[in-house]
Amino acid sequence: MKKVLVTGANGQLGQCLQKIAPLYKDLDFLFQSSKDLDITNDVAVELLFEKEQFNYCINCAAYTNVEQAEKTPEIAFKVNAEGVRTLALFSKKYNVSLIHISTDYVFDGEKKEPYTIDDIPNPINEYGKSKLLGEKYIQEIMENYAIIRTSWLYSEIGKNFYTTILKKAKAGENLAVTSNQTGCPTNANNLARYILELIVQNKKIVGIFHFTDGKSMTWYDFASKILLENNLQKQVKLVDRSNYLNFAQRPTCSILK
Ligand SMILES: NC(=O)C1=CN([C@@H]2O[C@H](COP(=O)(O)OP(=O)(O)OC[C@H]3O[C@@H](n4cnc5c(N)ncnc54)[C@H](OP(=O)(O)O)[C@@H]3O)[C@@H](O)[C@H]2O)C=CC1
Ligand SMILES: Cc1cn([C@H]2C[C@H](O)[C@@H](COP(=O)(O)OP(=O)(O)O[C@H]3O[C@@H](C)C(=O)[C@@H](O)[C@H]3O)O2)c(=O)[nH]c1=O
Repeated sequence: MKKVLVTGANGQLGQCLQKIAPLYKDLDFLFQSSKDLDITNDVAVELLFEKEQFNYCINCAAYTNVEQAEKTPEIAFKVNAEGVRTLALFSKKYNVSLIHISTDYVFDGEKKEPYTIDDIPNPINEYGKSKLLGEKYIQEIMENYAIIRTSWLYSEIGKNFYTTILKKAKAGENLAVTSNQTGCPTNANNLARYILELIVQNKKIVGIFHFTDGKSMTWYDFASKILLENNLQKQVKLVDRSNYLNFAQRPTCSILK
């Protein structure tokens, strides 16, 4: 039986993992929310790692508010960089394979083609910078790690672009959405399955991986798709708002391959 710790377990991806966990009878999960385990608390992390002797840690804990990270970057760096460093240090000490999730926002979006794992990151916002530093710490400290970069995660759970658009549309609000950014929406349920399959299939947990649902589009296209799939396209007016006001800059094109 492999013992698997999931941090940030009450977030979107964490809850998707919790949903499918019963299908994986050979994995013994411990799901820890931010209240159960704060990854920035090194004493608590070490105590748990020493006690439980995990085989794997899937790190779903992160600070994901891209707009707020611009205003209070120190909070983003504390979780996405220093918290990740703590997990890497104790994963190494207790021989745990670390599966960490990162983002398309580590890239600047200037490349005209999809980004591969060989492309050099150059984040343009604080969230992306904090996530990149987390990646760097893992690479410096560990050998048994997988950094899985994904993009535009959505699901029926929590606050994400999909649930925001659906909520606005159901409330009868007209929508103004930017077509100035292109990326690959990725269903968090698919990512959850991909991660657990890496473990049960005994895949080599080493290096950087890119995982998306494979179809690129703009946020505007994605909003249209959401309306169409939920049969709301006739009730709600959707307009292209390329100058949608944001605090944080986002990559123009961050397709991952
Ligand atoms: N959402 C997206 O579009 C994308 C996400 N990613 C990455 O995927 C991963 C999962 O994202 P997602 O599930 O969507 O994010 P969520 O924001 O839904 O979940 C993150 C979870 O981390 C928890 N958390 C925050 N700080 C700490 C801490 N110090 N210790 C422990 N837990 C903490 C949060 O708890 P609380 O709510 O209590 O603060 C929350 O439950 C993240 O690494 C993210 O960077 C990558 C690409 C796209
Ligand atoms: C809700 C909304 C957003 N937008 C714009 C704002 C922004 O440029 C873009 C996306 O909006 P959001 O703020 O929901 O998405 P954002 O927080 O930028 O999403 C990112 O989250 C982090 C965690 C990641 O790692 C990324 O992969 C990506 O998914 O769409 C509109 O134009 N109209 C709208 O009604």
